[in-house]
Amino acid sequence: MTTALLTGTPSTFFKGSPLIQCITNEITCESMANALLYVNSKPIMADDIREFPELFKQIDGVLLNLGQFSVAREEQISQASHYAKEHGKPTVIDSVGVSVSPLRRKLVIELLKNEPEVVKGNTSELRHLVGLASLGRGVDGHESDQEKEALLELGKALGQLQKKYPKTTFLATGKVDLIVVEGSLILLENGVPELDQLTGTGDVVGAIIASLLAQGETIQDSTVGAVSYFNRCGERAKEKCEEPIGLESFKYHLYNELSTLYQRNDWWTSIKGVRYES
Ligand SMILES: Nc1ncnc2c1ncn2[C@@H]1O[C@H](COP(=O)(O)OP(=O)(O)OP(=O)(O)O)[C@@H](O)[C@H]1O
Ligand SMILES: Cc1ncsc1CCO
Ligand SMILES: [Mg+2]
Repeated sequence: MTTALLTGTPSTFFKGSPLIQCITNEITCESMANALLYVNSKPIMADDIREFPELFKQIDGVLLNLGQFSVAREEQISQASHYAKEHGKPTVIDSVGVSVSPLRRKLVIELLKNEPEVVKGNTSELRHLVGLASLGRGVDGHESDQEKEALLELGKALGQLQKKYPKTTFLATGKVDLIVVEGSLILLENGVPELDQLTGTGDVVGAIIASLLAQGETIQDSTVGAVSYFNRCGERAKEKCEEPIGLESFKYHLYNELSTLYQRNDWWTSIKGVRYES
């Protein structure tokens, strides 16, 4: 099954040391910077647009996260997307809180024109993005949006959106993660519910996707690889916790796993999922 999910050699994942420019939110910024360092990448969170002409020549990948929206942040994200396109730097857009106001959705639709490699969000966020009913609240997804029927409905709608933006892969995260890549649909099934109870888990997954893209992995391998790696870390962290699970202990083990699991040459053998051809 893993051969269908990953097209390249997972032993090369996380072996480069790419410089990742992240425009993100203050809530999870430090977790994201640490997570990138833990997987052998270099984070930079530089958001002054006056630096962009020089900076975008130096970086290897870009993560643009809408979590804390503002007039300034909107301009930073738009400019970063423009420079990423100009310099050919792989880009991930995280549509955090896209249902909060029409401003965020408008920006994501605008950014799609620059052909980012990946647009992600939780399942509720991506349902809102494509115009389906969504029960997400703030930046959090809702369980009902993750039920099988809702997920398949989302898969179809994202397939339609991809016809308009064929270069972009879409990732909706949740209990089951859904990826729409080159017209095909992938469902991933690793992870534990505790991942939904820590802030910034989706944000970190976005940054790890950017890191793998920046190391030259394909879009499919970067997306499947980042989600599955992170979720395997979650599974292993939970095994190390005593019941009842304290979320601070879980977080401690999760970030330890992030910094160590990739050094084992078999971490990918436990990836669970399926790919349906278009
Ligand atoms: N119930 C669950 N069971 C298994 N894995 C989960 C579950 N919920 C989330 N995950 C995993 O946790 C990670 C984050 O997904 P989630 O959908 O919670 O992101 P998010 O809402 O964008 O997070 P945040 O906004 O806090 O950054 C993904 O890798 C996802 O697969
Ligand atoms: C809680 C929160 N609010 C805006 S961004 C963020 C972190 C999760 O993305
Ligand atoms: Mg999110």
